[in-house]
Amino acid sequence: MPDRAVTFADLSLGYGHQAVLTGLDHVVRRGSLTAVVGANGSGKSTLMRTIAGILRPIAGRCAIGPNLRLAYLPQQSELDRSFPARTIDLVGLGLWPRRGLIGRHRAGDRRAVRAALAAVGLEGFANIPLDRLSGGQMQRALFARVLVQDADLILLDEPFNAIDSQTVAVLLGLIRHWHAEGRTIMTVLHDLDLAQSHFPEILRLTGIAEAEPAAAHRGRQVLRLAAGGPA
Ligand SMILES: Nc1ncnc2c1ncn2[C@@H]1O[C@H](COP(=O)(O)OP(=O)(O)OP(=O)(O)O)[C@@H](O)[C@H]1O
Repeated sequence: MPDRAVTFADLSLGYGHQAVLTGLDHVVRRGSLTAVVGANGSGKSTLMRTIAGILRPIAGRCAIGPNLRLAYLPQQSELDRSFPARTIDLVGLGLWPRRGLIGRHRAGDRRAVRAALAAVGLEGFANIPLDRLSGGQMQRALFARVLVQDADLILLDEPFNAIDSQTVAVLLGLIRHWHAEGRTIMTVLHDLDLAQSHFPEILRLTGIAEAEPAAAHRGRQVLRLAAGGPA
């Protein structure tokens, strides 16, 4: 179906045989902007890893629309910042799906990387080593990498965790820009106010521990789509 970015069909996901969520049926429309919310441990990151193809479903199907380029930004805590690289190298990695890891960058590529650094307010940071960036600067650099990836489907896991309000405003602006360009964006958030004021669609995950009795009785968890949008 051309209007489908992601389809969950009786999807169960988790680790090994240990299910975190079961029986999910849902369609994420192309061009939609969705916040994924839920309590700690409800399975938000696990859902992102499954959509990104890092985790295989335990059962059922998680299908990405045909020919969709995907960009996945995990939580910062999952990243190794001691890697000896400069900011510009990290952002340039966004080109690898098109150029390969050792492929030559063209003049246009270098311009795209510089433009992405400028778009996130990191103009003077190209040659700064990653381990010298603050948390907010690192998140800006990671968004610049997503910008360079030019993906159709963008998955962001808690992108505003421990980030200053000025950086949140810059990154939210980028998300709005991507949405206006027709890209599909799914963002894990724990800040419900932020989700309700900036995200037109909200997926609320109810983990196994807090499943509604009727749903639990049927052995299914609840994936609620709540109406959101600017208050
Ligand atoms: N690598 C792993 N192996 C086994 N179990 C895991 C693994 N990662 C997470 N879990 C478990 O899966 C469940 C869901 O975790 P997940 O990180 O997806 O939740 P979350 O909603 O993103 O939580 P938070 O809001 O705290 O980030 C939790 O019970 C967690 O302990």
